[in-house]
Amino acid sequence: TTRKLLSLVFVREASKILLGYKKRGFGQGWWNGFGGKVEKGETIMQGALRELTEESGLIGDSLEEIGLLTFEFEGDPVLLEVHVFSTTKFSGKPEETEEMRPAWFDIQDIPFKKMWSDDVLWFPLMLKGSKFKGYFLFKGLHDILKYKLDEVDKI
Ligand SMILES: CN1CCN(c2cc(NC3CC3)nc(N)n2)CC1
Repeated sequence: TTRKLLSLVFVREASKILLGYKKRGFGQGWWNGFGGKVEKGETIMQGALRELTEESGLIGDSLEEIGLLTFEFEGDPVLLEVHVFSTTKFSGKPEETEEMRPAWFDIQDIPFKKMWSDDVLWFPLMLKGSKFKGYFLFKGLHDILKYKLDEVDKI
């Protein structure tokens, strides 16, 4: 099996979370954290910080790894290994980029209907401050055939 390393960063401030509307590419039309492929020669953390700045204009520091999500798509041998990070420490103002239109959401009003269908399952763990590990088997881009999701002490 081939694993593709990806990052996903959430910026928090009080009761708000920063999400980006994906304007093109994988996940287009949906809200999500900021992230992308981890390039050769960079750590996952470095890749996460790079993508955060490229996609939102924010400069993050001291990201905390809070989750590890593995996604399989029926019929596709490539597994997506998404390393999820969170931070409350950042500088700059969120700005629209080619990829993303950022907006602050209250954690009570997360637009799950316009997000990947796994998000509604693990966001509550993130929001309550848990660390988590999950595996999701997708059929197409919307349907989850099966999943496993556990809270963990350490990623
Ligand atoms: C670079 N991005 C970052 C995050 N990402 C995903 C994936 C995902 N579900 C998987 C079925 C696709 N769910 C969230 N929330 N993010 C994949 C690609």
